[in-house]
Amino acid sequence: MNAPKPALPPVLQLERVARRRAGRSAVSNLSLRLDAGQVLGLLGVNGAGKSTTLAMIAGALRPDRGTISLLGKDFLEHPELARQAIGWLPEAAPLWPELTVREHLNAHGRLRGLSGARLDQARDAVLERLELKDLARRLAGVLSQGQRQRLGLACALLHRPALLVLDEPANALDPVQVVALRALLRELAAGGTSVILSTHQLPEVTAVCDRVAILHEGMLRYDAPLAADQHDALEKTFFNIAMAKAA
Ligand SMILES: Nc1ncnc2c1ncn2[C@@H]1O[C@H](COP(=O)(O)OP(=O)(O)OP(=O)(O)O)[C@@H](O)[C@H]1O
Repeated sequence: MNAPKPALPPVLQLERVARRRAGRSAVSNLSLRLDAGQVLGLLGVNGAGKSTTLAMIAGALRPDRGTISLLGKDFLEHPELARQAIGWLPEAAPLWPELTVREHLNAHGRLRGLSGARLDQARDAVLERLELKDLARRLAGVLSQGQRQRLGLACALLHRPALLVLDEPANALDPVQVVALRALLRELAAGGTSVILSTHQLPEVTAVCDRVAILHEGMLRYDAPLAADQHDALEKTFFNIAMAKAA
């Protein structure tokens, strides 16, 4: 009889993570786990702590307390893991106006250790997948908001990270691109990529996520699997949490 395979470590695990900002608690006592191929939607009203949480996961903000591990390794002790294993799209894609779309992708690829034919292949694949081919030689400074968002996504995806961290990824996308983004995220998840995304759009969550977490006043108030037909139930849960008065 074959010995049972050892369980894989979660792609992402947060344990009792806390962070204060401007002297106030922004996130407290947050524990979350994400396995390979899961798509987790992070919901919450303005100021609930979503962006702070995603910035900590992406390594851009250090937690005051708690641990974050990536593929079973403490992420603060192995910061190089973030570069290899995470693709991050912050709330506003950080772009250099004087670089072209293609130059952005080259720069991101090199930062992630890609070069030569591997870089060319990775760059051309995301240009194609995010419908940016015709814009490859355009300066980022003259892109529309939705085009900037697609370039930000392309930069996050380029090195095929194990974990994609997306802060309101559908922002500024037109309805055609929103549908294309949904298909892209489902396709990545089917290939084993894990995704954590924050959004204010409940339909986005029901369309692409298999789990939902709701933050309120920096605390995790809900974390459960989501079936495809649960839009109304999710809306009810969200409003119950969002409208609750602080205890
Ligand atoms: N750069 C900052 N400096 C100081 N405090 C901040 C900063 N960014 C966020 N905060 C504070 O941290 C808390 C959590 O904010 P955060 O941006 O994480 O919430 P959010 O859920 O992403 O909100 P939104 O939906 O409005 O984007 C809020 O009280 C906010 O005022």
